[in-house]
Amino acid sequence: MAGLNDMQDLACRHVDGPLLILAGAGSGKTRVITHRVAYLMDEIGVNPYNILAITFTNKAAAEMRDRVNNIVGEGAERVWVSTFHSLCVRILRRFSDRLGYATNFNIYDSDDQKSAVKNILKELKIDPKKYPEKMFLAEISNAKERYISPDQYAKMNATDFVKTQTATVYSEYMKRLRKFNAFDFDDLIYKVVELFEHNPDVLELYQDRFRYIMVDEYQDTNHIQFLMVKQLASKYRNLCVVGDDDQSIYKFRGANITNILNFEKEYPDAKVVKLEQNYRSCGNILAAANAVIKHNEGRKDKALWTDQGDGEKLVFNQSEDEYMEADRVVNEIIRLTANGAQYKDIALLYRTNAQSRILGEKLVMRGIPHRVYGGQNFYERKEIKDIMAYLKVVNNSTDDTYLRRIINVPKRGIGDATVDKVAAFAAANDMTLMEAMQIIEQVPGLQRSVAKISSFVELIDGFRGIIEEQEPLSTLFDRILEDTGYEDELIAEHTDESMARLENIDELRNRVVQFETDYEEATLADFLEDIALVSETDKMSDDDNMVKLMTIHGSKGLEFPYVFLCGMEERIFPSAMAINSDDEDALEEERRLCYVGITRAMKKLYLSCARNRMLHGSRNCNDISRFIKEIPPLLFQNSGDITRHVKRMEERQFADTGYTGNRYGSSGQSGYGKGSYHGKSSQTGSGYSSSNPYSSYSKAKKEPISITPSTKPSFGKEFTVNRELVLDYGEGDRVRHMKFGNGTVTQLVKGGRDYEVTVDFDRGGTRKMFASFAKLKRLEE
Ligand SMILES: Nc1ncnc2c1ncn2[C@@H]1O[C@H](COP(=O)(O)OP(=O)(O)OP(=O)(O)O)[C@@H](O)[C@H]1O
Ligand SMILES: [Mg+2]
Repeated sequence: MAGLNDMQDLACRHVDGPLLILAGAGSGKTRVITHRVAYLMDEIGVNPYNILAITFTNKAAAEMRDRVNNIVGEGAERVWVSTFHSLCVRILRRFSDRLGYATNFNIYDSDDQKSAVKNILKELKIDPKKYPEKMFLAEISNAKERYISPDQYAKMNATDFVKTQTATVYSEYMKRLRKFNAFDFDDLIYKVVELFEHNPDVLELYQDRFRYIMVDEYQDTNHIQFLMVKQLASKYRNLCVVGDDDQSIYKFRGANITNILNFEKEYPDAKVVKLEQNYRSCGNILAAANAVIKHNEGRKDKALWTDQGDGEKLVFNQSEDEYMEADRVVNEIIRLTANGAQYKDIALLYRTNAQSRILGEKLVMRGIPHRVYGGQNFYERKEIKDIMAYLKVVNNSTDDTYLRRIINVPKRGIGDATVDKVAAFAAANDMTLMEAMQIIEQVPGLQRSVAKISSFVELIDGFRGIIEEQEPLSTLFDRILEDTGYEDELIAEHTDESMARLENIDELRNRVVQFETDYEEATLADFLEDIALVSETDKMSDDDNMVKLMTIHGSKGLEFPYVFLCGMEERIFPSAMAINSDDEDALEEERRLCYVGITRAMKKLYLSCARNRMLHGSRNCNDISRFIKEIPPLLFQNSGDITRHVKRMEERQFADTGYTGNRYGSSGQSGYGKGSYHGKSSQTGSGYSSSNPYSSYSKAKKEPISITPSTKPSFGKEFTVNRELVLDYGEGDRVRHMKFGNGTVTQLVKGGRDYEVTVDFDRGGTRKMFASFAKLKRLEE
């Protein structure tokens, strides 16, 4: 029991009866679970076979098993450490026949689920354009999480039209899955609860097996998981749950914080242990976490302390845009590692997966080994691959793979059998698939598909026309999204997942727009090549000493010496959706997420944001995140900066309301075009917002604030003239751009193939471009 404090020790030694460990981040909850497993085995003589430890993710399960192995060695492999889902699969593999399923059942992934519902909608003659499959699936999943059967669902929703329809779909869906001997993800737990409910002998078998049950991250369990744990524990009541109400961050997935808050009601004899000493983070980081979470109402008050000393102060940086933010982060990583830090000690955390794109690219450019966790590599995501496949087909249609990928995406009634027939014809006549499609009337045996294929060919020809007329790439991009119906389909779905896909597509669009800005004569082929290079180098060796990139959600339970929380801006974090939500808890959930993010850091925490950022295809100025403002300025290394930033933003907000005679200018575009796409997405009600509460940042930049030497932007320090080779200008020089007019070079960075030059234009806007494309002329002023 070495290495535990008194409270932790007490919790470990509690053997019989319910136990709740309610404690803040980094206080050793997970450590208590692992030590308790060891204690039960080594000291009490419990058979490891009788111990069950449930974790939230497979990664956490693997880590816990490692930790237990380290403590007890022999026998630890017989402890059942698993997630809810894998536990349930094992139970069902043994007993699903009791539910009328064979034990060799299949598990449906979301694509399988979707096609099942699609078929049902067809049979029921429900129009999926009006009522998308995903809407039904989301509702069905919700019902299952609450352990509501199709029959109950129908009874509960007899008056609402859409819901009665959903009830029918739900019922048909379950019949279908049973016919095909399949479970979906939610079923795995639902069906085990059902199994236990109707088969007391099976339940008792598992109760006897799992005499000691431990659940980590209990605050993020949902109702059905609660029910299952309750069933399993009801005989011996040796249930130990650990969690932190301040870290409940999965409400959108049905997690029910009341599971932890009501534990004492459910088990009145429960022993409750609170842990308040934090062993993870230094004092300054902890103080920041405490200060932020304090702003949430309706929480159990607890404050963490540490005896580690204050440690290093926090660092906050506001950069001009997201590229500069990423540059700064990368520069700091280089500095840290030059001073002895390992890459694996560093984590970059962000609110949404889309933010990983620029950070990842900058790391690639500077040759820093890293891995993006959670979600796929940006360019491996389905929606990104789909849109890229369209672009590739428009660019060059000889590769059948991409054509096959999109020919029926979104669905346009061209099935595999048809494509195979055309492909056979093409092969026999030594043509590409596209060539055969262009003479589709000559392909035998297609009947009604002929018309469908012709209109698809027309669609692609239309896109080619855009390129031939030398319209901007972003126009082509938008037309693809619109004319194919790809975007509309996602908007109609209106699920968390489809919104995330839209966000990713938006992020790809940002990339297109930026590319256009950087390379005036950008062609589609150039763009495709550029992306191919990034995604190739992205797939690097499997060395573990890598910088880790993940969402804050994905970082739950983990810890890293150096943490960068990126994109700390209003409407990014907290998200626009939370800010605009009617649900008061939405903002509090964001704040809990921020608390999770801050408390991942052990030694040093960096917080950063961008003054303006490309979002949904247009540049917007976002205020510094409210969470930054909730952290006392004294905790920052650069506290002067913080106070100044906050004051400035408040002044500007004030100025915008018109009270101070509009010192900073009142309106205006920041010099970046606003796409129509932007306005359109906001109609989905997804919380995208096009309004920019602040005046043009470029005007605001001219405000007469005095900058002391220590707070000068980095490029201001050394306006060194960097003249090399073809460049006849350097940092600090005045230049002229054909399209954007006159400006000042603020930064010149040597990239892989070119120089990246940043220019502050007089008309407003800072642009980054590649020197060879920008064709800047030096002005003799
Ligand atoms: N008594 C202790 N002495 C020394 N180190 C400890 C002690 N208790 C915990 N730690 C260390 O503190 C860190 C945080 O512990 P742990 O991950 O168990 O916390 P947690 O409460 O589960 O955190 P989270 O809420 O983030 O899941 C770990 O590195 C752990 O090894
Ligand atoms: Mg933990």
